[in-house]
Amino acid sequence: MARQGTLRIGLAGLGSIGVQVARLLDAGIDGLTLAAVAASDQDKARQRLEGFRTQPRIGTLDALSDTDVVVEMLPARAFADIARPTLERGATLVVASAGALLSHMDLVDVARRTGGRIIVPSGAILGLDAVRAACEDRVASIAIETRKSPASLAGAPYLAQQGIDVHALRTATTIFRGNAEEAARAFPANTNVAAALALAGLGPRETEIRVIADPAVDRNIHTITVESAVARFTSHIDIVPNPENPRSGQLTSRSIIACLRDMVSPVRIGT
Ligand SMILES: NC(=O)C1=CN([C@@H]2O[C@H](COP(=O)(O)OP(=O)(O)OC[C@H]3O[C@@H](n4cnc5c(N)ncnc54)[C@H](O)[C@@H]3O)[C@@H](O)[C@H]2O)C=CC1
Ligand SMILES: O=C([O-])CC(=O)C(=O)O
Repeated sequence: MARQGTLRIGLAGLGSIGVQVARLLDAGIDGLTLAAVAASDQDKARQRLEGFRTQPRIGTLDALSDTDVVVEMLPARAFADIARPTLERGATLVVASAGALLSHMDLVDVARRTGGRIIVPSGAILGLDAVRAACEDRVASIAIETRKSPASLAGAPYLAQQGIDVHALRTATTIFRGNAEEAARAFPANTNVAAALALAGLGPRETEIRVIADPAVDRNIHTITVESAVARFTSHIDIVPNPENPRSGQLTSRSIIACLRDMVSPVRIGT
């Protein structure tokens, strides 16, 4: 268990987000210890962690079983493999694959029963604090537009199902309109932002999303529009994609670190 005042952090996945989170933790944050890392290729993981000041345990998902907080940064299909055991033992789960959580909402009951916690950081989205505040009153609509380059959308199951070749597009094209629940199935690696927005606000079926493939952009761009009784607002963010995995942007690892910092900081800023 935790040494007094120190949370032992376990990382599930050492891909484009996981490796950044590992580096930022190893740089040193008072009260947080990088205790264990789960990777599918453990030799590669060892290479990636070479030169770290502290060497965490490296293994399969089981290696995370005595950590206080598990940060899930896996492909959506592997989400439940770490989410369920972590919550069953009453630990805290920080979720990157927010879209995958939408089809495992029974985990909320598991957390309630065991005293575990599910924390969804803002990730690649801007304005969840205001969305949550607005939802304390009447909200008429919440919508998100996600605009990405073909390289950042390639590989999504929906594209194959619909026979859409995003690399052949010459102009910005709306390739999907639906709600956050439908989007999570259609674009499991591209619409976690819509899922987080849905969980913060009106729920997956009432959160509208439009996905645009735009060959002219080199950022992952998300625009949220909220109409509510207490405020009308729009948030807009252009995120630099990760070179290793352009579907994911470079803000999410930093959002996870800010979220972990909140767990041990005496001061908390924002909703
Ligand atoms: N919440 C948000 O705003 C955002 C969420 N994401 C999501 O975060 C997740 C992680 O993203 P990336 O790091 O870019 O993905 P990635 O594909 O680069 O990394 C995932 C890693 O998990 C590893 N992995 C797969 N199965 C495993 C297992 N059973 N045990 C241990 N490791 C395993 C893979 O080998 C890979 O290294 C994805 O689901 C992505 O869609 C991405 C961007 C923003
Ligand atoms: O923009 C990003 O970094 C990733 C993204 O759209 C998502 O996962 O929803």
